[in-house]
Amino acid sequence: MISDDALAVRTLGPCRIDSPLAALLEPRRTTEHYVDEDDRVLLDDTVAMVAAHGTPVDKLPGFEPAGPRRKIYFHPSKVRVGIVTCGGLCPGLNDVIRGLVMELTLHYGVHRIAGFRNGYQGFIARYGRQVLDLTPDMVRGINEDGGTILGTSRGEQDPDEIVDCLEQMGINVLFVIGGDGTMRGALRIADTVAERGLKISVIGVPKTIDNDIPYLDHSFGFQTAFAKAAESIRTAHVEARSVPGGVGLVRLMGRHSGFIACYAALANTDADYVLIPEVPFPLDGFLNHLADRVKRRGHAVVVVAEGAGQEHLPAAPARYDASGNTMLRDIGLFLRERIGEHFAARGDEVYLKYVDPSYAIRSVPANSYDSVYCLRLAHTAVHAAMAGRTAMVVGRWHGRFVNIPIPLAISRRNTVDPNGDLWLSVLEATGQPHEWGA
Ligand SMILES: Nc1ncnc2c1ncn2[C@@H]1O[C@H](COP(=O)(O)OP(=O)(O)OP(=O)(O)O)[C@@H](O)[C@H]1O
Ligand SMILES: O=P(O)(O)OC[C@H]1O[C@](O)(CO)[C@@H](O)[C@@H]1O
Ligand SMILES: [Mg+2]
Repeated sequence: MISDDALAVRTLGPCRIDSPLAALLEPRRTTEHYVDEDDRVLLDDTVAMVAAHGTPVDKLPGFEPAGPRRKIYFHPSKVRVGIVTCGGLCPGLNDVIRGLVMELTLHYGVHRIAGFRNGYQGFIARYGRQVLDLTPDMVRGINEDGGTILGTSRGEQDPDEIVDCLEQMGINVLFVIGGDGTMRGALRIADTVAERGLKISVIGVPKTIDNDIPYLDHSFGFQTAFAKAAESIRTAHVEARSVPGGVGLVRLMGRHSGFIACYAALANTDADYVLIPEVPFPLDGFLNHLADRVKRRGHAVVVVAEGAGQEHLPAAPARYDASGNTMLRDIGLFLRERIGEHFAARGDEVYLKYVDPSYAIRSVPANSYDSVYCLRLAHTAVHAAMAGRTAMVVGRWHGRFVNIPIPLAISRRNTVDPNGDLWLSVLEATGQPHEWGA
């Protein structure tokens, strides 16, 4: 059960300034397509889940709705804003940067926007990263390119040094675009700001192609990434079905969550097996099943998420990246080897075609759907910041834009539920066993 405290968004203080967007809000009070600022977006959305709380409707847990407020905290002409992108690349980073700059400038009249280069390094003097002045001219058309015009980095930086930099530059609002690690860093920045008694709003826009941040319908960039990944599955399928004993093996990103593998596999239903970190599989059971299928049907396509089946790889000392994330060993190459050996031991013919799109699924520009989503998240983030919200991320939950406290957004990881309807769809579409034989 999530408490009201855990759902409460921190604020810097009362909103006393008339918002330049106030006039747009009046007709929206009564439509079902807009959630008023005094309302809440329910956390739960089934009758059984709601009933399980056993509380009156107005006591049900809910998120603060996102969107413009009638009164705001910051005076637009006095505000100086910072934007930073951290962690791995993700389609749509440039769309978010562009959306933030356009909304701040054109709708709130904020004209001082600093782009910090290469993630949290951008705040630390010894890296010598130049700060960019972001203007509408500067961000025009950047959404047509993948990556981020600000650059990114991994590796921890001292929150005190970051806040020193924010203070020295007179930054009042910091937009942080990144994954779970980035949001942990953002929370430390917001806490350091609070300890020093400063009034700096820290607002996150969560990005992850892995879709592993909870309390979001999905993260931006995810749809573009899995659409790109689906092309690799199509390639593997065309190759595999063209030769006798064809096996197409596709390795996809997804460290701890198999969403990319599941959605890419469902996009064209060419996959016969989807292996994800959340659903362990016995190696021999899988290899036997695969060999039997290829014998019976002539070919097969296997999609494996990078975090799947790590327990089958030979033991090796753990390795970590600069941010402390475990560096996984390559399950794709391992399976390629083992499939070859297994078929050979059975005397079965096999032509294995290995496809690893790797970074190609995340370095591309956002598709139109993600571009729209990024723009709307950017608008939402600006509204929250101008209303003095802090230590929160923006997201969409059950179709509604909401403000989510960072501690909640990093409290757990979003993973594919082996008992949920997504995995059921994968089982239905692939026909792979729900329980493997020995
Ligand atoms: N617990 C933490 N406290 C403070 N900063 C952190 C923490 N974890 C990560 N960071 C910082 O956040 C930045 C990005 O983290 P990380 O490399 O883990 O990527 P991420 O944001 O999780 O994105 P992704 O996982 O999608 O690549 C790095 O500078 C990292 O040092
Ligand atoms: O090589 P890098 O930049 O560390 O990123 C790899 C990781 O990034 C992710 O795409 C998450 O952003 C993971 O799926 C993957 O393991
Ligand atoms: Mg991460």
